[in-house]
Amino acid sequence: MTNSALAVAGLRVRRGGRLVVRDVSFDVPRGAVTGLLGPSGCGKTTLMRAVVGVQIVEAGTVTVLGLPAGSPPLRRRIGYATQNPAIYADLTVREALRYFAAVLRAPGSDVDRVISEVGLTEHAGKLVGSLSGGQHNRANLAVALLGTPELLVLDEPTVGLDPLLRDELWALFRRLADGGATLLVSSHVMDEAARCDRLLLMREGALLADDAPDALRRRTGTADLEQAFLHLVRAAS
Ligand SMILES: Nc1ncnc2c1ncn2[C@@H]1O[C@H](COP(=O)(O)OP(=O)(O)OP(=O)(O)O)[C@@H](O)[C@H]1O
Repeated sequence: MTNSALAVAGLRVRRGGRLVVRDVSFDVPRGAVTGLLGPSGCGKTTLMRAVVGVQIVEAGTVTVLGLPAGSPPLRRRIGYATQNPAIYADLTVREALRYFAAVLRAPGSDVDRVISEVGLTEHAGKLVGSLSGGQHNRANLAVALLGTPELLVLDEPTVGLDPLLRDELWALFRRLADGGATLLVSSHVMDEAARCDRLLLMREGALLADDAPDALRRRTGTADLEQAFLHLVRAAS
C-alpha cells in the first residue's frame, strides 16, 4: 500500500469561467498534519472540494485513500468540515450529533467522545442556534470527527477562535495524526503553519511550496513562516 493518503496530479479547476486551480500536483502522507495555507481566495476551499469529490474539475486526477475522489466507499472514510456549517439550529448540540452519527452509521458512543474532543461538553445541551460563532465552528468540527474517519479535510477549523481554543484544537489534530489519521487543514494564519508536519503554500491557484516547515525556513533563509511565504511570493513574481 502506498504511504500517501492523497495524490493530486495536474489538477485544474475553473469556477465562474476563471481558472482558480492551475495544474496543481502534490501527495499527502498518511498519519500526518498537512497545512494548506495561502491568502483568501487563493483556491484552498476549491482544492478541498476536489479532494472530497464535490468539485467539477477541468483536468487532472485526485486519488484519495487509493480511490478516485468522490467514490461512494470514501464517504464514510473522510470527514469534511466546511466553512459554512449546516447544522440544524433547532436541535441541541448532542441531538444534532446523534442525528449525524445515525446518518453516518457511527457508533452512538462517538457522540460524547467528539463533543469532548472539541471542548463542547458544557454546551452539549444548548441549541445549535444559540451557540457563539466559535462554538458553532467546533460543533461543525465534531460532526467531521464522527466515525473516526481516516482522512479529515478541515477548512479553516480555527477561524474565530481565541488563542487558547486554537491551541487546544491543534493539539487535538496532532493526537488524531499520532493515532494514524491523515489531516488536511486549511488556514490563512501563518502562525498555525508551524504546527503542521507538511505545508502546501498556495497563491493564485498555484502551489508555491510543498515542504516541511523547517525545510521551508532553511530554503528561504528566513526565521518565520510568514517571511518564508513572502520570500517565495517575491521569488515567483
Ligand atoms: N461558486 C463560485 N463561482 C465562481 N467563482 C468562485 C466560486 N467560489 C469561489 N470562487 C472563486 O474561486 C477562487 C478560489 O476560491 P476559494 O474559495 O477556493 O479560495 P480560498 O483560498 O478558500 O479563500 P478563503 O480563504 O477566503 O476561503 C476565488 O477567486 C473565488 O472568488
